Amino acid sequence: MEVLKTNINGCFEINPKLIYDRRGYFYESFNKRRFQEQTGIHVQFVQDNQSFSERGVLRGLHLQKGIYAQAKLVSVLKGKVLDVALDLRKESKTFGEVYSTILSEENKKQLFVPRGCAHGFVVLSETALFFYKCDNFYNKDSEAGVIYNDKDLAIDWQIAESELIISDKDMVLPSFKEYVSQHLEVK
Ligand SMILES: Cc1cn([C@H]2C[C@H](O)[C@@H](COP(=O)(O)OP(=O)(O)O[C@H]3O[C@H](C)C(=O)[C@H](O)[C@H]3O)O2)c(=O)[nH]c1=O
Repeated sequence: MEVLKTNINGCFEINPKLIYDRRGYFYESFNKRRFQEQTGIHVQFVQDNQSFSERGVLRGLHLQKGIYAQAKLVSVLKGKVLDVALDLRKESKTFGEVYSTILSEENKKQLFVPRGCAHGFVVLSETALFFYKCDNFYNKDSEAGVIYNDKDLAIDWQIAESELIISDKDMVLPSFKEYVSQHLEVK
């Protein structure tokens, strides 16, 4: 597999190696030893998630905080999404950096999102089946996030605002600045 660094420390794009034969193809979608060799990260995934969404559905930007912080290895089994990571680690040299990339059934690309980063995606195909591995369990009380259309981040979601389908919960997420003052500044 090919591992590419991004502008966010510890966030990697992964291009798995497909093995073709006359029947089709095979690839190891995750190999702990190879992942650690090529990223230097020892990860212990404990939960797999899948979500199915129609075009225009935007989920995020979410993270879990504190002891329930999650690193994620995200991928698309069917369809195409624009996937986004945001570094919310106050001590990180890449704090506030945004990385976005297309994940699709065709490109098989994966994104490793480290703990402390918010994550989200918008569906660009008719539908998308999203699959991701997490290294910590879901903990509803630890959930937090930043609103998708934060003015300072100015993320280009590559889709018309009129097409977006967003949960009520995500529509009231704080701005980046509000997140910082609510969660990262010493009171
Ligand atoms: C995340 C999660 C949710 N749920 C339940 C809670 C709700 O009853 C239902 C939908 O949850 P939610 O609206 O938070 O789902 P998403 O909007 O897809 O959330 C995810 O969206 C972005 C893209 C992420 O990276 C996170 O993993 C996650 O926050 O599933 C669970 O039972 N376990 C879980 O791990």
